[in-house]
Amino acid sequence: MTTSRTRVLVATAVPAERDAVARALPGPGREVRLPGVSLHRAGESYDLLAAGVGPALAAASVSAALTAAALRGDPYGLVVSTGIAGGFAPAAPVGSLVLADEITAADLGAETADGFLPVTELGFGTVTHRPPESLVRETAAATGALTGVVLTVSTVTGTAARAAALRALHPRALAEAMEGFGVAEAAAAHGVPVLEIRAVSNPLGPRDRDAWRIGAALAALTTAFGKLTPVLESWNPHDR
Ligand SMILES: O=C(O)c1cccc(C(=O)CC[C@H]2O[C@@H](n3cnc4c(=O)[nH]cnc43)[C@H](O)[C@@H]2O)c1
Repeated sequence: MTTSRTRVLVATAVPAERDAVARALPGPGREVRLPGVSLHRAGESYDLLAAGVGPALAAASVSAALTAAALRGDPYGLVVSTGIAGGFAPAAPVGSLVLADEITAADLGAETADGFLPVTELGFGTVTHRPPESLVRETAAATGALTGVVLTVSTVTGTAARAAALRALHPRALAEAMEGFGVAEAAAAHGVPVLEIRAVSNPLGPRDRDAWRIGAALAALTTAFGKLTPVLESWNPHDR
């Protein structure tokens, strides 16, 4: 019997998040330049990509990397969206890890007099992607991450009222970030499963940039990937 390694594409927003993941992986890594994106290759299995801030740029960057790998005949078996996030208090405190069992676009739709309508209710597309259940289960067990909905927004929440409105619309939401849904859309277009795991750097509510604990969140991300890589390497993609 032959076993084939799963190649994993890890997408962060910014280089500082990418480097936090790289610190958990073996070797110095090397840069691989592709049309439109540059990858940090760590070992045989991991390509790390600082894909940019926001769902559109993240989707475009991840799509470029997925297409290049497919054309090379060495496609990825999994895409991981990761980085820091804002957490809904008290469910996801600063310093905690959150893992998405649903990756949901929180503001993709239409505002109406009766409230927000997701694009699906307008007859278009999708607003939620679901990572493989077995991978979510195994990742939560290995990392201790809180599991729930992780929202993707284009505008960072900056008031208590907006945080409350989002939680009212998405009662299982633990956190928000700005790339997961874009990464998941790109992965889905290529038929590749997706995972989203994040470290909470700030509480969601009134904007207070000084309260962001970015260093602690990046350290938590490194620790999480140290525990996550054995799971990714033993996970069977056919066991959804
Ligand atoms: O300034 C730095 O040193 C630094 C280091 C690492 C990351 C950053 C970012 O600003 C990352 C932006 C990225 O983080 C996500 N994020 C974090 N908190 C929130 C939030 O409350 N609401 C939405 N997104 C959040 C998001 O994915 C951004 O792309 C800076």
